[in-house]
Amino acid sequence: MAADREQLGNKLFEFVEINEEGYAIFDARDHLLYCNRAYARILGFDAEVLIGRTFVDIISLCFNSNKGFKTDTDDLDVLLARLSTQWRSDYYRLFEMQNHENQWFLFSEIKNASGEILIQTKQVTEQKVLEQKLLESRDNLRQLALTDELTQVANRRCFVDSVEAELHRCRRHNYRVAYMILDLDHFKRINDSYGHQAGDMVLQHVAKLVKKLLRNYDIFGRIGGEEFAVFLGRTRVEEVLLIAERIREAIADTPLSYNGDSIRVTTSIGISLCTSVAHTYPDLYNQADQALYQAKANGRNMCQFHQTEHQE
Ligand SMILES: Nc1nc2c(ncn2[C@@H]2O[C@H](COP(=O)(O)OP(=O)(O)OP(=O)(O)O)[C@@H](O)[C@H]2O)c(=O)[nH]1
Repeated sequence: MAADREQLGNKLFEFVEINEEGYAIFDARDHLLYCNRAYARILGFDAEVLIGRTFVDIISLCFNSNKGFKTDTDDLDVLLARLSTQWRSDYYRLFEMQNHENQWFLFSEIKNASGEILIQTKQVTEQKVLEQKLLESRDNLRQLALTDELTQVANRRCFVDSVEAELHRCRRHNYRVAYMILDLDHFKRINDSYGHQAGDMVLQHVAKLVKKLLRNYDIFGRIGGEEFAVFLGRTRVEEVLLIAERIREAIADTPLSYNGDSIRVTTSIGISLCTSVAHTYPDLYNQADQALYQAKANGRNMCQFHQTEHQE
């Protein structure tokens, strides 16, 4: 029976030696007792170089020779401190690592009653690449669902969600907020005179112009056919007027070159400026829309505040 066990042990060892997956054993004082060739190869060294060294030694050797596993820190002490909280933290651990050859490995770490540790690795590069592709396509889909296809700015749904969230934040500080609706003037004439494709290009052109004039934290989106909207959190009347006027002027003064023609377009801007505490998204929209109606009635190509709110 004893002989059988020994034979079996030898057989097992032979298989471990030639296995493509890595095997390593650390003693209770963290010295590497044994590793097969596959394990050593994953770390970028020969087994003879690694056997006998401590866990910390091996990590340091790999780190200093830019071999072994990738890490997000360039400070060895930070890395060792981090690993010391994980290493031996449980009887059984599973984790994934990527080496400098861009191969991914699933590690299992098993601790026995004497404190010895067996490490096994399994190559999971293919699964990992697939997983990353899936995550990328999920992000792309999410992005597509939030972006207006024609102008590549936020679509209505994304815009409204972002404004609702920002409005909620502004309410906590009782900030004044501004909401503007930009509606292109006589846009139908552009489609009628130059064709729908030209109209599309004008919309793209306008979106680009407006985007350039806004700050990163302003919220901008296309909320309808030829209608865009801007939300400014924590703002003052002079600032809103300045931004709105800049947008109006930029659009009026920057024609689009199209097939040898120069297409000019203007925009009317309706503005709601009010306290975030007392107003909801529909309030802001309705006030800006009423102001827009006045701007159109008063001759277009102008910025118009919602009357009552301006005096608030
Ligand atoms: N090219 C193009 N045209 C669009 C798009 N969405 C809406 N439109 C057009 O925009 C025009 C809007 O026309 P109206 O609502 O009558 O307004 P307007 O001609 O801009 O006139 P005012 O707003 O009163 O100044 C319509 O002709 C729509 O077909 C789009 O994605 N592309």
